[in-house]
Amino acid sequence: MPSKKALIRRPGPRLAEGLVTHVEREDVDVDLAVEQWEAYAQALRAHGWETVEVEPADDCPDAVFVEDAVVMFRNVALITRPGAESRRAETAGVEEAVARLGCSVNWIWEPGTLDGGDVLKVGDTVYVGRGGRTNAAGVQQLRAAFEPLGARVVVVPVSRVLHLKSAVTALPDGTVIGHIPKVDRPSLFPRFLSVPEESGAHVVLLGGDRLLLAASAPRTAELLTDLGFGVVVVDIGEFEKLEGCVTCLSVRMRELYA
Ligand SMILES: NC(=O)NCCC[C@H](N)C(=O)O
Repeated sequence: MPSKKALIRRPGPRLAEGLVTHVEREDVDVDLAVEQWEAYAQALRAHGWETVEVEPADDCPDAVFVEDAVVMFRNVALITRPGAESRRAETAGVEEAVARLGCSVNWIWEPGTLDGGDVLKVGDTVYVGRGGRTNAAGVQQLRAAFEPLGARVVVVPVSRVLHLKSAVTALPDGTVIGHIPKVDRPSLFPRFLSVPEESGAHVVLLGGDRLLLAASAPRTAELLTDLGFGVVVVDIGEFEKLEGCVTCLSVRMRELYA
């Protein structure tokens, strides 16, 4: 029986100072963000995921975006070296959490940089975005970590959004979805479906045909429902102001041995 654990990390009091790169800064309501985060975690639990909280990192405004600090492949946790220096202190707590869950641990080392948001797994294919946060050395180190485990690493340029997964994610059948104006090279993906909203490109696979999607993408929700998926909607508006999306608030772990 595969494990269904999801790492999450509670937003800290400095959330509103989180980085913004491709959007204008807007005020973030931290109390509302905490409510939204709790509802997000509840949605994971309601669909069979056991949530595991990483120790909060209250000095790190972006720590809630826990996906960026680690990439899982099978039982191996690759601790990242975030492209933004202000985010590097986030990884220590995540490393501790994955080690406690029984993962083998590997690391991205200087001069490599890699954010988990730049890594999209579709079966054994691991797409990695080379963009503002992930550099060539980071891509090489990801290959070295995961190819011996059976991954096929495919590198994809990212220039229009923060991370690869800000541009594209994948449906349960492996079809990659994205909002065309934000995708550098849709032709790199063997099956690609265009969605009508930028935030409609972000889905978390909950299991079976169920998907988690942001409330800011109602037209995409309609499209995916019409295609036969079970769409579960969460409002993550306060995190979207900081370029966060549904994927980046958790790390789903399906192949733990412990
Ligand atoms: N994987 C993600 O999409 N992470 C979002 C990170 C947002 C954060 N404000 C940052 O710029 O690093």
